Amino acid sequence: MFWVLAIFGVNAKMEPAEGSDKREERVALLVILLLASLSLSSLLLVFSYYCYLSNKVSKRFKAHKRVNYEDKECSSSANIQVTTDKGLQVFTYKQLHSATGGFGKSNVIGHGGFGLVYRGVLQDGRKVAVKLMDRAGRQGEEEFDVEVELLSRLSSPYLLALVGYCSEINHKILVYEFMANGGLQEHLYPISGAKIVLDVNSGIAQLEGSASPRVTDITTVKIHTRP
Ligand SMILES: Nc1ncnc2c1ncn2[C@@H]1O[C@H](COP(=O)(O)OP(=O)(O)OP(=O)(O)O)[C@@H](O)[C@H]1O
Repeated sequence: MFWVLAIFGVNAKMEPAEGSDKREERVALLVILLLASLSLSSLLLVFSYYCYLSNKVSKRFKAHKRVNYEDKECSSSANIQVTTDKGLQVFTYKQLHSATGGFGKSNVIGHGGFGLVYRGVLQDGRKVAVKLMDRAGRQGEEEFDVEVELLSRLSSPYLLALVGYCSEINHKILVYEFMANGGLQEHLYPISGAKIVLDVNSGIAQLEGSASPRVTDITTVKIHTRP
């Protein structure tokens, strides 16, 4: 606005005799300056809008890139194999979900004290039995930890190997090597009447004399036969 005042200021000091030509000149100058400032402001407006848009687009692009990256990370983590110092494989829930066909009913092979047992096939083609813990709370978690700890320490040809586990906040899962002929329970079924209770040592000692059956569960090595 300074230049407008300046023009009018100069104009006010002018003698009327200087004629209307000069006055017209100044009006024309004023109009030109007005138009110039208008176009400058519109240019500025367009430029700031352009900056705003490009900023928005680049933010969206960055967010999109991050989502893509996270997706890739997730899908690649589905193939990652983590192994503990005890040689157990640490699975994600996602990996076991896909190994058991989404824990589908058709893959249920048994139901024990721990929960449902599913047949599964790992990515490398190994057949496994997947025990999904259905006991919530601290007690269930402690049992889970004990089972993992014990089975990772014990190794015997008569013990079914614990392949690994999944220990996510809401998912406690044990993964055993698959026993094609079912559990020990099924092997002992023909023995009538008796209810055999074995502790870890005597159980393994007794089994060493027998042929193929193996203990699947070590927390309470109980072998029951049906009455
Ligand atoms: N590794 C395995 N391979 C094949 N089938 C299995 C395997 N583990 C368990 N099963 C099947 O799942 C059933 C239940 O097994 P699980 O070990 O959970 O039961 P359990 O030992 O009777 O129960 P608990 O957990 O109370 O000791 C078994 O009877 C068996 O048919």
